[in-house]
Amino acid sequence: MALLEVKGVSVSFRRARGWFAHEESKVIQDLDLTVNEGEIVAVVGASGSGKSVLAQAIMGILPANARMEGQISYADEPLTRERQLRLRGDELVYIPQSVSYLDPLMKVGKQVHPVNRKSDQRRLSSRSQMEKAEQELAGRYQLPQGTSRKYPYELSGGMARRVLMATATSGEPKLIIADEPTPGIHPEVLAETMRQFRKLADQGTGILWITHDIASALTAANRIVVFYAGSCVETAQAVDFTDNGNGLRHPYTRALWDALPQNGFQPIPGSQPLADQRMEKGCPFAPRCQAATHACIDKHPEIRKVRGGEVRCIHAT
Ligand SMILES: Nc1ncnc2c1ncn2[C@@H]1O[C@H](COP(=O)(O)OP(=O)(O)OP(=O)(O)O)[C@@H](O)[C@H]1O
Ligand code: NI
Repeated sequence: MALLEVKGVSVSFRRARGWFAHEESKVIQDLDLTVNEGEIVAVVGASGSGKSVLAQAIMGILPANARMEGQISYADEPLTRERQLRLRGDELVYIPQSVSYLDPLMKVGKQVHPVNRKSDQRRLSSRSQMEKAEQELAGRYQLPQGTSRKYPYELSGGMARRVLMATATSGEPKLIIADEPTPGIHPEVLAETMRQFRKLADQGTGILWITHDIASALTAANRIVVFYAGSCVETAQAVDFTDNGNGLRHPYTRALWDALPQNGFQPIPGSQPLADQRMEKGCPFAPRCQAATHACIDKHPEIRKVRGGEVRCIHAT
């Protein structure tokens, strides 16, 4: 069953221009994405492609100058503001990209096991709550003894990130939106995080996992969604990323694959257009694409189903 369904979502930011005028830049354009029960969906793409903005749209925490169009549903019903508020931190868990989301004034252990999360946990005494958090942080996330009694400012960036991971995986989440949970994390802890994610997914949790790191995404994800300039250019199965990438559908996905060290590190020239430099029409990848033709410059390509995946390229077969 689809846990999360994003349909035709666009997000624009308004910015003042001069004294009286303002301009809008569209950072996500007409995005479709699904996360099913028990599935890990990785979202990969260059910096600025709109990954974190998508996470904020799902969680209902877009900044005030943002405007969203389209539909987001959770468990087959629209994810309204009221439902976002009710489910957040309970069924719907967010691991933010920035560790500054930890409450600076609350001891780490209390944040890992918030007392108000579930009714049975409400009965946990403050002491057993801290003991449980301590076990989890020291055991599962290999943090030094005593971490649960520390405040966030006493932790390094990598330690804080592990605490954030622990806050997400300690309850019984149904949907986790994890934004780049890996930088600054020790490889062993990354592997443990992946095991935790896989275990939760095997119990039915859906996970949307935003990352720069395709190689680690492939160790645990079922599907990979590739973002370019605010739209999804391809949805592929993890198995499509093998050998010379012939199973992949979009030239940008192939370029990402070829740029990995194990595939010879062959980056493509050029860079992704910024939100306010994007062309009104045509494929945003066309200026960097060796296979581009006149038709690619004329029209924004529709998303199409190709070989068990999805692609936004008129030439894909
Ligand atoms: N509050 C905001 N106001 C205006 N523009 C914003 C705001 N937040 C994000 N943007 C713009 O939206 C675009 C997408 O940003 P986003 O943070 O989603 O990128 P990302 O894919 O998560 O990048 P990264 O991999 O670096 O985290 C960027 O061009 C960014 O400048
Ligand atoms: Ni981001």
